[in-house]
Amino acid sequence: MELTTVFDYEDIQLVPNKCIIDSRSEADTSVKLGNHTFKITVVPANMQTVIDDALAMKLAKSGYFYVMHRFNPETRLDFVRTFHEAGQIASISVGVKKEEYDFIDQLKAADLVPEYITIDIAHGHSDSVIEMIKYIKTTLPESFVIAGNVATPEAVRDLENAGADATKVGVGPGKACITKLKTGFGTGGWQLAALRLCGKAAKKPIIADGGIRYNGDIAKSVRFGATMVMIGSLFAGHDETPGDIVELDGAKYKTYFGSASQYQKGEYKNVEGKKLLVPYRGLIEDTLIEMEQDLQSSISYAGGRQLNDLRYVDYVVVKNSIVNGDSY
Ligand SMILES: NC(=O)C1=CN([C@@H]2O[C@H](COP(=O)(O)OP(=O)(O)OC[C@H]3O[C@@H](n4cnc5c(N)ncnc54)[C@H](OP(=O)(O)O)[C@@H]3O)[C@@H](O)[C@H]2O)C=CC1
Ligand SMILES: Nc1nc2c(ncn2[C@@H]2O[C@H](COP(=O)(O)O)[C@@H](O)[C@H]2O)c(=O)[nH]1
Repeated sequence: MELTTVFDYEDIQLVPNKCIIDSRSEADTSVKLGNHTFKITVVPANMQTVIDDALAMKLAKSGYFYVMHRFNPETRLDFVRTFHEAGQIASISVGVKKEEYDFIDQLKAADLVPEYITIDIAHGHSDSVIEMIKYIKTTLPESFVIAGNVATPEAVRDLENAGADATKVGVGPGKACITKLKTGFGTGGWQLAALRLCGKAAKKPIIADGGIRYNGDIAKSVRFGATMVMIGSLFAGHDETPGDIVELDGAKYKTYFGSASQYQKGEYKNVEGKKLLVPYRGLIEDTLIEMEQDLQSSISYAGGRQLNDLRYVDYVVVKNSIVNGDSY
């Protein structure tokens, strides 16, 4: 595949349509994924510096979608049980190694069926993911399977054909990501264009993953085909996200590291992620409310009433830069 014209979030602006509502509060930001409807089209990344059990419970109880990370594998069975006992949906992540198949078997044996299972590996267009999709859909057919991460329409089609209920698009656009620099591959710098291509091929929902720097990027993601938008760095700096507050020259920060960083892996092997400080942002609830309000404004500029109305707006390319500020 050869692509000639690409763009990213900062290169695009959406074109307003005549407003048809009297107040932004009339705009409906809710989104359906699988059998459940969530308040907004945003999900915190399934990373260890973004989400833990307590935040997952808070999000679930407040009507937000969440995906728990897979880096405390021994607690996942109890996690699902606890959430179901509390009357909440269970949304977990798995990898593709042998022990993950055993884990799926354990869920089945315990009659614990997570509502959502995300297969979370770097290069999701692979036989290992296709096999895991098929295994989960055979063993736990009621679970909604999100598979990723991928970068191409062909990958979206292959994972959908294997049985994935949704695919996650984004290889390398993340703030803590160095995949582009280490391997030369990915959607870093053209994530929005990749989303557009994948969105055209998809018959099932797409989750845009990585590269969101401003709230307006959420609306742009929806315009280009996303049902849900996964965000790491913008969520990592809150009171409820894991880790301590760090003070530096009078300013407050929290630590954010990549899931393929040496801090996550415990060794420097196949490292494709880095650690950085992100500004401390207070309560996550305030950020979620701001995102909802900004999305309501976006819907009003689209001349619509619902999230889906964003999909039909015109857009312009305001510059053509693929520099996205990545550095070691
Ligand atoms: N969205 C993104 O752009 C990226 C996200 N990540 C995140 O980092 C975490 C770790 O990811 P990952 O390393 O995949 O997970 P794992 O370390 O669990 O690897 C999963 C399996 O896939 C194999 N594998 C991984 N990458 C490749 C590859 N390029 N070619 C062939 N086999 C491969 C691994 O074997 P082996 O280790 O022996 O190769 C392992 O068996 C995940 O949470 C992932 O989402 C990482 C990079 C990019
Ligand atoms: N290439 C890598 N990508 C990673 C790593 N850890 C997580 N991620 C991806 O980033 C997004 C979050 O992006 P952000 O721009 O919102 O911060 C996350 O959901 C993963 O897909 C990593 O180590 N390397």
